Amino acid sequence: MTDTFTDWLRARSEPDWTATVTHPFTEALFEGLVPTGNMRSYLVQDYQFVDDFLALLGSAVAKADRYSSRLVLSGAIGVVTNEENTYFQRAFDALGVGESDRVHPALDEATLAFRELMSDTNARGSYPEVLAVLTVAEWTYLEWAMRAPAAPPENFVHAEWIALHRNPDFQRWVTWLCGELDRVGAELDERERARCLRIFQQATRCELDFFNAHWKV
Ligand SMILES: Cc1ncc(CN)c(N)n1
Repeated sequence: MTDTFTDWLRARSEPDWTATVTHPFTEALFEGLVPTGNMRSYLVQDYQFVDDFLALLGSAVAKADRYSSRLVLSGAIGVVTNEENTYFQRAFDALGVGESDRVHPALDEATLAFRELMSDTNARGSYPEVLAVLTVAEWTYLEWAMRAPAAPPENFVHAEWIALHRNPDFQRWVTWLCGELDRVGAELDERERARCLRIFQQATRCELDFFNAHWKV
């Protein structure tokens, strides 16, 4: 096999993968044309996604098979809890999001499904399975963000959301995640690889549904 494990997982997650990374929500974001109500609902739901995502990063730290991996994963926790959290707070201020929508909004079906996948994987998944969910979440975001034109939209709520997912540190993090999943994937037997694939496909579908939920035309 010449393909890496992650290439294999991604190829078998089509057409949802391409539909996610070329989603009209992202195309509108590049132009600063996501309507305020859609951007608001997307970010409010995404903040809830980030809560379980952070727990899943913690699960990866606990389940990793070596200290050097724990160090990289802990660095990603630092980004989510600092730069990304600060962005959410400033965006919520700009969009007039009140306390209850920041802390316990009513959750969309797409958010609930994604949170369930993350908390199940956290509770019962192996390290490769946890990495599969993290990799989908970060790799799809890098891929759509890399399609953005050089000129950012004016509004910081749009511009910084793109910048958070297309900077060199984020690229290095995603490259590391893919390499890490390739490394541990090489040790898996056929059944374990099939389980990773199912989770990778589910996570890709969750990403697509998440964008769709905020792009009802
Ligand atoms: C739904 C979703 N997926 C991925 C990411 C990138 N961490 C995100 N913020 N939100």
